[in-house]
Amino acid sequence: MRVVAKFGGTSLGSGDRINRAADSVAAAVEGGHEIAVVASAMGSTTDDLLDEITFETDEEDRAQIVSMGERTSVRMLKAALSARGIDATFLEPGSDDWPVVTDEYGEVNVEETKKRALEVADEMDATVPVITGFLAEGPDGSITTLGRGGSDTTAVMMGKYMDADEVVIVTDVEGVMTGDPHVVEGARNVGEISVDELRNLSFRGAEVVAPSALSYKDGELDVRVVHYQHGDLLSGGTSIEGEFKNLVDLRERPLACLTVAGRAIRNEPGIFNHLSEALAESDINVDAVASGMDTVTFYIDEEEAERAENILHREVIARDELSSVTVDSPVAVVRVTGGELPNQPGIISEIVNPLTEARIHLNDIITSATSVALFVDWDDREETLELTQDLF
Ligand SMILES: Nc1ncnc2c1ncn2[C@@H]1O[C@H](COP(=O)(O)OP(=O)(O)O)[C@@H](O)[C@H]1O
Ligand SMILES: N[C@@H](CC(=O)OP(=O)(O)O)C(=O)O
Repeated sequence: MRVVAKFGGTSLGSGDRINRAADSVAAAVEGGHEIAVVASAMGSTTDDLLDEITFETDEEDRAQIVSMGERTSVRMLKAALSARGIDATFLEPGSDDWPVVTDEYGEVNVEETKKRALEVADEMDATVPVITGFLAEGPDGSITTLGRGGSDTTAVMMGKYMDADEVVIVTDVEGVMTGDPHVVEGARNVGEISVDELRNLSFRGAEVVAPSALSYKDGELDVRVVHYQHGDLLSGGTSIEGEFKNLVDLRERPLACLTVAGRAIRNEPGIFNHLSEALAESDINVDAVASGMDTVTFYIDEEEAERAENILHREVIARDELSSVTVDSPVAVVRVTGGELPNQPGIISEIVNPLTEARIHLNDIITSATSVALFVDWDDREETLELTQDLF
């Protein structure tokens, strides 16, 4: 099996941990597997280096300074592997066979990186490449970075471009957990999670895998997260399932939009719960929810509109703080997911401007970390879909 193993800062935080990392790589090599290692900076080295830059620097000098974290790690790991009789070579920007290159805009040069990654992979039957994560080489030979948490990106990108069977992200937790185990009690390993779920979580703070890394996950490549204490790189942890997709999708059936208004309901605990519980008890599925200052809007299948209106009306009658319920239908929803939506200043206006120019009225827009849902009149659905598809 061909495997890319990424060791995060936490799993390289000390000499002892580097020994453990080297033991696990050596065991996999001795098991007959081709292993490429991607190493992050030891512990909090990147933060520490950045904190100490207390003077004016340009991007190039900054990248040179922070690169020392990863460049130290690969030397440590290479030496620890050599001490175990494993043939290993460290690669950093500037090395002859360095694989990750960026173009003049700082974007990964896919064609060149793929070519070089395959060249590195060709040597893996004889040597273990130990690659600096996070770093890239610009067109002029300068060092650039892939952004914070970028070692995960290096690892999944290398896995994809090296035609690896699996990428293993080694960190200080058992895998992707039900919550941050350093904060919540009783967190459990989720076992499996889809790329889309994990991208949403990681864009909203779960650092366990950097979100940009998941854009490189395709259906062929297995990605797993394991604890550094586990020892065996080839089993356990959490599997990340599925493939990263760009999708612009029109819901086939019309929705109804039910809005409940009330007085200062934003200050009233439990209102949302009462309303959604009433719908759930009658088996009505809520497709989306939006809230305004003193309104809650439920989007449900249009076929259920009359039933839902009566259910919500009973709640309005029963609760003083609620004033009235109203229905608007038929409504269409076009959803944009995946893509490079997050971290793109101006992306919402890029999506909305063509609709404004086409005089399409937006009933609602609901966003998450990795998706945008556009609610428009049913008659505007095809044009909304086409205008949105044109952007991606
Ligand atoms: N749902 C979650 N599951 C697992 N870890 C999580 C989750 N949410 C946040 N984390 C945090 O992610 C950390 C691992 O990410 P990070 O510190 O970047 O590791 P590494 O140094 O290995 O790259 C864990 O120590 C944990 O505190
Ligand atoms: N060392 C870099 C890249 C990285 O991915 O780190 P880690 O794998 O430790 O999160 C950073 O801190 O941003």
